[in-house]
Amino acid sequence: MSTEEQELPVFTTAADMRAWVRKQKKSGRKVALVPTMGYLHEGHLSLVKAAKERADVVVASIYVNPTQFAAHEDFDVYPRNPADDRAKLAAAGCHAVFEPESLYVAVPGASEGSNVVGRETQHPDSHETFVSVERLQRPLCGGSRPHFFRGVCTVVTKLFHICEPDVAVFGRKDYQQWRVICRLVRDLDFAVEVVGMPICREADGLAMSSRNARLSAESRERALCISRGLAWAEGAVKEGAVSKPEEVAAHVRGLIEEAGGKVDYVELLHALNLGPISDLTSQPVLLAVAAHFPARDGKGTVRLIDNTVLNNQGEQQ
Ligand SMILES: Nc1ncnc2c1ncn2[C@@H]1O[C@H](COP(=O)(O)OP(=O)(O)OP(=O)(O)O)[C@@H](O)[C@H]1O
Ligand SMILES: CC(C)(CO)[C@@H](O)C(=O)[O-]
Ligand code: BAL
Repeated sequence: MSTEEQELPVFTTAADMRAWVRKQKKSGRKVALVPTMGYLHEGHLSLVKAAKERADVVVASIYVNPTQFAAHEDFDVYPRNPADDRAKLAAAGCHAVFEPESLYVAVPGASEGSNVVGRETQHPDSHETFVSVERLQRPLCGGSRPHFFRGVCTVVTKLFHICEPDVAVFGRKDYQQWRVICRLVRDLDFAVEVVGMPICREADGLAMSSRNARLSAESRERALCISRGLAWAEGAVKEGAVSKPEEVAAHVRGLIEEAGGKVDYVELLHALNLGPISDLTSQPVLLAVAAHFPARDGKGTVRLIDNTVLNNQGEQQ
């Protein structure tokens, strides 16, 4: 057993994780789960802090889930540093880590990363059960990553079954994901309270993200156009300087393109139901952005997401 494991239990199988959680619950403890893909930063640790405020024990999961990546995406180069993650979680006062090697049935001869969308059912013993939130998963990230939310909902469902949390904490950087999971929990009657926490930013405004580590120094600087665009929109809407969603989207898109980013989407949607909107004042408005910037290692691009809620009337759920 390593030093970290003595201080912070690290479970690698569903059975061991579940047994630990059940023991906690039997002792009357409330359990919170913070699902992550690792390479932890202060944004993740803010979720652990929020979880500690809402439960007696906190489990963080670290798992780069292959089913939410398409074959052409960055599964293989996704940043990973489990030893550092465990040290950060221990320092943050987390109580256990769930770090499974795989959450899918092992198919003979197939690597974990090859168990991605479109390939699962090719082997008769493959994983073939998936969870989808039909409408909410369609816009934004669901448009450019059509496989994505099916993978997220499936793995979150598995994590909920294994960790049996009373509370699960997510970040609003992945705003649509938070909304989708709230709907999943409501529709499938999970006894889990879902909490969405605010976006943590670097001092210069860039939303913290594990993928930031893959940006070149120049891309890191250029990527500030995203948070600057969001801040511009917040100011412009507050002052009444813009009235149409299309105006806001066009301006933010222009800022990103000017900075050399490749826009995936800049969209304004109803912040609660992610439906279309025609004005900026009669409902809270989600302004969501996804854009690509060149990677540090010359290996393709890094896709960053960020968002803000305009005309926010304090409604979050
Ligand atoms: N800057 C942030 N502020 C608050 N929560 C965050 C932030 N970044 C990530 N999270 C939340 O942490 C949880 C785990 O996310 P994940 O491990 O994918 O990290 P990430 O930084 O979003 O990585 P990626 O670079 O893949 O977007 C999610 O609920 C996510 O919304
Ligand atoms: C929720 C999640 C851990 C599922 O793999 C992932 O999508 C993430 O890190 O946001
Ligand atoms: N939080 C990001 C998950 C993903 O991009 O796969």
